[in-house]
Amino acid sequence: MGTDDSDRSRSDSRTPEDETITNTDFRSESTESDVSEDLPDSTHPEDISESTTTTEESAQSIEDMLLEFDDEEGLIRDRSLLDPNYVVEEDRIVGRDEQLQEVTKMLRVALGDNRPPNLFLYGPSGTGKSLITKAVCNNISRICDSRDIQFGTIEVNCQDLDTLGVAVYELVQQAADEANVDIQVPKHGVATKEKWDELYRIVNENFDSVVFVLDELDMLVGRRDKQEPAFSRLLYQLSRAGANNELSAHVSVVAISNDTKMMDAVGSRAVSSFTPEDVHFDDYDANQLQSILRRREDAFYEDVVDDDVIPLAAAFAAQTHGDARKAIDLIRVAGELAEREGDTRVREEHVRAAQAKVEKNRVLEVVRGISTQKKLCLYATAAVAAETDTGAARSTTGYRVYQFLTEAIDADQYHQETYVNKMKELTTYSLVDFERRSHGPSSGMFLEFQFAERPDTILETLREDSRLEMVSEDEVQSVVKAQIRNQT
Ligand SMILES: Nc1ncnc2c1ncn2[C@@H]1O[C@H](COP(=O)(O)OP(=O)(O)OP(=O)(O)O)[C@@H](O)[C@H]1O
Repeated sequence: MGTDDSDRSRSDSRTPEDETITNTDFRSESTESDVSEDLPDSTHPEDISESTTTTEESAQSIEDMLLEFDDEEGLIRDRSLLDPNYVVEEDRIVGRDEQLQEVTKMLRVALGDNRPPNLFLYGPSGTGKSLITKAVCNNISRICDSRDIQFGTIEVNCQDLDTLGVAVYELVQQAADEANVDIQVPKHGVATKEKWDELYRIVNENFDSVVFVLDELDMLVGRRDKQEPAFSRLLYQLSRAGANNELSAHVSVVAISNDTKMMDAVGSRAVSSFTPEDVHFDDYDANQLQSILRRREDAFYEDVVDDDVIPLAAAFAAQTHGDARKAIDLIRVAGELAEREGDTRVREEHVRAAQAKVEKNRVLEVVRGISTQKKLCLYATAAVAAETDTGAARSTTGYRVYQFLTEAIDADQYHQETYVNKMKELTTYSLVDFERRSHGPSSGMFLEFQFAERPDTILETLREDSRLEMVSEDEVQSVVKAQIRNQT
């Protein structure tokens, strides 16, 4: 039986377990042969002058090419409108009136001499949580400027922060940037307490009111040997400092998460000091996504986007859970593909090509960093989801297919509980989600997994792993079908 790999990070793609059962891995788009073909062979002296001329020639032609592109108009006029981090003007925000109103009402307290409440914004990715927070904070900041109130927004994305100490230092950096001051503690080799003190110093010396925005907070798990997850300790410290006198400025903490159950994992002492107001963000439907895209159509030059481009991009993005980031990405990538092909218009075919590329990249990003055991669990579950009408896969059925796969490639086989845990861990990548279900009062519980991308794309990407490629697709499919028939 293999060891549990539950605390491997996304970037930690090589594990002993991987090494024993995987011999090739997912490849990036450029292959070794691409590179070697381009290398000049200059090992002989007589080759040198020739290779110099070649370099000069190619430098010349690069310059020509650059100037040529300079002359070309392209199709995209304003790339910032297609950048997911760009905070668009209010009139481009669609379908979030309720959330906009709620967040504004709660945070506007910062305009007076009071502490705004803490907030917990939750919902699937790309549903406007960060956008609404930033838009409201930008407006508050503008009004505060005119009233001579020192207001600051200190925002961190917790996705790539490993420990509490790293997170606190990131807050210090963001606070220093916002206040335009220097940091007085080193990044490494000091206790986390000193970093907290530095954060309090910067905030107290520079602001009357501060909103801390902790995006993707549930990703800040921290070290496994700690009883309480790092996000819980961060919430506790920040909200306690706000309520006590450690921070003289008025402090509000906005926690943002895709995980609706994140607050269940927050420890009791953090809950009692954090006590947020909840704001829920639900999925966008295809019509809302179309409206969002329509208001960004001027990112392109006038009349270069075919009529069916926006409805198709919206429909693709709505297929999963209505992610506006995905919809915007699709028209950006479609536009870039059209530009690269030298086309004069963005067409439906560009959106289809963009959809394939965006989906595959997202899946690749996730599967690159996971162990082979997780790949097997994911493959088995996606294979089941690909065959059901609802696109959902039961854990009980997925486990049987997992058993078949492990036998087929002669890999370690875990118990069902471990399979379920590995699948649950994969939910942190927003690729898969689950709900608890039961067949009826007298029968047992199972989890039902649902994918955020088409299961076929996941299977196709995973098959790039040589060990999974070895297993016949038809055989997997017939095992899956037989198991689905046995479900009821
Ligand atoms: N209602 C909306 N109107 C216009 N654009 C939107 C809307 N909602 C989201 N977007 C755009 O979609 C992209 C993703 O939005 P945002 O970053 O706010 O999502 P999020 O819910 O915070 O997602 P995540 O949880 O993945 O961080 C951004 O480019 C944002 O401008």
